[in-house]
Amino acid sequence: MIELQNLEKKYVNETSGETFYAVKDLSLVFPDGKITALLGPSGCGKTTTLRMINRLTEPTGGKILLDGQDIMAQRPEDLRRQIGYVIQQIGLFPHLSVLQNVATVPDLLGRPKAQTRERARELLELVGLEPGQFGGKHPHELSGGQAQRVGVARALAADPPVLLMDEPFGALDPLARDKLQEAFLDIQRRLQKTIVLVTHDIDEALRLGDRVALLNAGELAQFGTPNDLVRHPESEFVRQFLGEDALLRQLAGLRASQLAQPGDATGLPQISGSLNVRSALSVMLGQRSDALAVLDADGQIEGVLTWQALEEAG
Ligand SMILES: Nc1ncnc2c1ncn2[C@@H]1O[C@H](COP(=O)(O)OP(=O)(O)OP(=O)(O)O)[C@@H](O)[C@H]1O
Repeated sequence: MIELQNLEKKYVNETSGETFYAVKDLSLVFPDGKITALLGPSGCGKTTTLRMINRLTEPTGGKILLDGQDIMAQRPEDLRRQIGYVIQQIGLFPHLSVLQNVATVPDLLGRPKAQTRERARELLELVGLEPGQFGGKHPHELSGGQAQRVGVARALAADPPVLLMDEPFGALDPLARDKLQEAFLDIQRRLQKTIVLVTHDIDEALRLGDRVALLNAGELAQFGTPNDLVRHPESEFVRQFLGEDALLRQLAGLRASQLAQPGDATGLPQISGSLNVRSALSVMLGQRSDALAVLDADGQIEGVLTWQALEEAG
């Protein structure tokens, strides 16, 4: 668990000499095994907050606890070993192949080579890159989207419990973005990392975030589930930032697993939990069934999606 306690970062504006807060009095808990999206307009302090968690930026006030330990009491190198970091300009090593890039951190940590190579291949497959085709390529031979996929695989390769991601899907076109988000959710359902994801994209935050922390000018505007924010905005800022059609857009982006409930799934048509609600609805209509069995990433039944649950969500 990552806990921010009254976190603060002040800067001095070099021209005016005035002090301003990039982050102010920010208290938040990022729950274990969940994705928390840090959302907000440009300049609201998302990246600064993220970078304070792995000590790339030092706070001017407040505290950050990782599993109850003050991160300032840990050596930055030790801290960063537990924390994967994915940024948009991922900085792959240009002289190393894709496979070597993914294996860098486990290699540095002295993990057995054969095991690391095998895992690197698996991870490439997970992010949708065929290892045989891409493993031997060098970064300059990749498209921006492919390079980002390698970045995600590389961050996962060291198997850190915590992953910080700064606009990891930012440079992708909408289709590639949608696919990588889908793959990422599938991976996360298996790995259950504690993830902090910076994004300025509302739909991405609502789709990927188990929780969303919306920031406004360095301060927390609202923290809750996507549902909380969309249905119960606590201020005019939240309502306006999310937009009038937030509810409809959120529904379109919801995954079947988010609406599945415990129940008897015997004999029901089966769908993957990562399917979005709109597609689940067409399966229901196509199969003339008012309920579907929802499967998890391992193909096990995780619940039942009913027509009623869909109606209530809408
Ligand atoms: N090293 C720095 N020195 C001075 N000001 C800074 C520094 N880094 C960030 N800031 C300022 O702090 C504020 C928050 O910046 P930050 O990068 O955290 O915002 P953000 O929400 O991530 O924005 P974006 O979505 O545009 O990346 C901005 O006003 C920015 O100009």
